[in-house]
Amino acid sequence: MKALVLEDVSFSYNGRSILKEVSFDVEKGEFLVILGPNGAGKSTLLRCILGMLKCSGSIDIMGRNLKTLRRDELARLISYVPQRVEPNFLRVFDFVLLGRKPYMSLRPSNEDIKLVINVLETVGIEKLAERPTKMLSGGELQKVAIARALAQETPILVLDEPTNNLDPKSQIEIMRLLRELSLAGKTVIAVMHDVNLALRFGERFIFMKKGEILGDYRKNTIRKEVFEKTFDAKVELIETKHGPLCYFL
Ligand SMILES: Nc1ncnc2c1ncn2[C@@H]1O[C@H](COP(=O)(O)OP(=O)(O)OP(=O)(O)O)[C@@H](O)[C@H]1O
Repeated sequence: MKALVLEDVSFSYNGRSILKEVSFDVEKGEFLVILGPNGAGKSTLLRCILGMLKCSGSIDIMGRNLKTLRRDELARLISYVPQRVEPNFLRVFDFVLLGRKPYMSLRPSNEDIKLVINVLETVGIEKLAERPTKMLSGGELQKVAIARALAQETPILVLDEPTNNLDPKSQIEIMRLLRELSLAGKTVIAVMHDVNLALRFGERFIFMKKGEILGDYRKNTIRKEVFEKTFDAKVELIETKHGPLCYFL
């Protein structure tokens, strides 16, 4: 069974076509990065996969058709880290605990509490546990959002620009974590703008432009032409021991 299957997914905003018959599938445990210029439709595609926008075509998630899934069922299959997370008065621990909502009755169980402690440690933010989310830096808040998604314990994790707001060391930590999660069997799908961070840690790359897929590559098959076509720029691709490095000229 595939983690995700999209067939002819199309979406329009007020008659303006944003996604045009997008089809691809994702294996379990894959680390897929979606690349493309501003306005290509990347976030819209994620929102369709998450059932937040009603598109035409079909989307299967872990073998179930999206249209047949109840909200709570979907929340146990797919978790989401949005581009921007609104901080609030909740302390980090309780904010992350919200990720357990699809499993909780009225109050959290000891298992829920243990899991949250674990997740905070995995993401390296256990020291922030008592801090209100309103009192965090952008990067800290991003890590908290990732922790909340991990607490949701879903087979698929979707992230919209997960390294935004993070300093270089935190960027590497998060990307390493995402890679480890995918190696452990979680399907990770991330929209990213930092091409080189994506190339270093991602495994498969889908290039999007004007609502269409221009290319779908594994790391070792990637060519500079697809970057040039996608981003309308001259590019030099350099092989390094960490994989290809892309210079925009
Ligand atoms: N609520 C909306 N109503 C109308 N048009 C929208 C809406 N949201 C997005 N769009 C348009 O849809 C197109 C695709 O937007 P989307 O956010 O999916 O692109 P993106 O590839 O994620 O871009 P970015 O890299 O800038 O985040 C854009 O032209 C955008 O202006």
